[in-house]
Amino acid sequence: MLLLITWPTLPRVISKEFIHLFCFRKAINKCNYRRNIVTIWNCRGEMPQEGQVCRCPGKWKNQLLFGVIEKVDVGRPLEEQCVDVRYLKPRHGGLYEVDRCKKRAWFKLSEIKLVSAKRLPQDMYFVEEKSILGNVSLEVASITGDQHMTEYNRLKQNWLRKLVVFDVLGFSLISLVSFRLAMDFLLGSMFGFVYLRLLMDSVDSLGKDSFSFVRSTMNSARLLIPLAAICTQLILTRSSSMACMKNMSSFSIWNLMATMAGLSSYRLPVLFSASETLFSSLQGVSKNIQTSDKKYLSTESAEKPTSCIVLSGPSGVGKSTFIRKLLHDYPDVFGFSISHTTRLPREHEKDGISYYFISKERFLEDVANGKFIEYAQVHGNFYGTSFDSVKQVIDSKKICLLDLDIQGVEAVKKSMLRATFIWIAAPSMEDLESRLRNRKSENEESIQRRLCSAKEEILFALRSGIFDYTVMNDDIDRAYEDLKSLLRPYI
Ligand SMILES: Nc1ncnc2c1ncn2[C@@H]1O[C@H](COP(=O)(O)OP(=O)(O)OP(=O)(O)O)[C@@H](O)[C@H]1O
Repeated sequence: MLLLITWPTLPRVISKEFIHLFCFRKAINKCNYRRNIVTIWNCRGEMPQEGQVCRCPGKWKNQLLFGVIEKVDVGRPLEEQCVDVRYLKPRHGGLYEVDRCKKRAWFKLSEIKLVSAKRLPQDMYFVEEKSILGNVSLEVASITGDQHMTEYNRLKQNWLRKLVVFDVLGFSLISLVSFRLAMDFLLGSMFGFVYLRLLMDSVDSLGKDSFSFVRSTMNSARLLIPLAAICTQLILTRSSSMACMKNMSSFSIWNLMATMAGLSSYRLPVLFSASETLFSSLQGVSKNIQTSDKKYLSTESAEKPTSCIVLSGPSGVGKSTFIRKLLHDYPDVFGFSISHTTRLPREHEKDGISYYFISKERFLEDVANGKFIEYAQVHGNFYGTSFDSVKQVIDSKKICLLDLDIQGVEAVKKSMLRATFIWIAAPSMEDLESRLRNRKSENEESIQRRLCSAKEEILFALRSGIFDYTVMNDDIDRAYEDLKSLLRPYI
């Protein structure tokens, strides 16, 4: 009966979960720039010299410090070449001094990145600002990647743990009715477990193997594992009936169903999480939706975990470009809340389409009347996202895309809105500057002001861990693909 009820939804849930796991893992791969950093650093290919300053990992995870190279050991194979580094501690304004309290450390060449620095008397160094900020966005990505990795591993362990509990429970319950059926269930659940491990291993191998290879393996496994379960069942039944000198009629449809139920039991943790979410949302406990486990485990929350997608990043990084593309490609899925601003319209901008352009007095009056979810003063102008315009988008059954600066992100985080926060990272400050210049929408003063804020914003994003995902916008098409793969559950 249970099988009959769940059967129509099972294939959907199975394929959905695979897709979620796949997208999730893909997102991890995309976000996990640690390997990329190593590659990028290696690609620059400079051979370190003694006395040069480099960035190197600190004692703690994700901690990056500056150090001065004391000894270079390159007389070995490439992957074993390493350097002896003495750490530098910051003084102020880009000034660093040799940290005598910290022990020296050996690093592989791939773990360090040479930075430009000027040596000053008394073991002091002046590290150029672009060395500090140039790769910050990559570091953000690396941290985000690690967070996803932890969540992914937790999801895997949770799933396997819950599966064992469900199987033991199922076995005990069925054995109350018939021990033979319980053994059939156990047989099926063993095959289910193998399938689940295969699913997880294949998702793990996505970084190495191609998607089509993984997909074909999984498709064949989906067919072969139930077949193998049925064959084993038949063989066991036959041998046991022969041993008992009985005929094959001892095998019934119930045995087969018990095996199939055992085989499908690997889905139970997911179904259980889905019902958990449903139950909690019925009770109005939707605040907990933010917890990472539910976000990835529950099909319910993965379907519509969010009513807003917040894109944030330094000015000129490409937020509006992505939003325009998403709105163009998925007009039925996403909507854009039109913000209010007190700045003057740019050449191509129209009132009520790009922004609601209002006066400063009117804006402040609306603020006083609590009409804004968030508002901020950026580069001397006020920008605000009104409750009404976001609600309009959500009411039209669309996910609201928001382009917010850091202050806006913090405000939305504090609000009741269920939002997913994505940081759009730029490859370097030079790229940001050239994009702002090429856009030809700002004067020199405004460009400088934006670049100045960008540095603070990047450092904030790096430290705060406020963002759920990071997308590196070095190549616009590839970055858009990355963004879409993050948003795949919704599109
Ligand atoms: N990967 C990229 N490579 C080169 N140019 C890009 C890339 N992504 C976006 N751009 C260009 O950079 C400029 C700035 O992009 P956009 O206006 O989308 O930035 P923004 O983050 O919305 O800026 P602001 O916050 O100031 O509105 C645009 O001219 C856009 O075409």
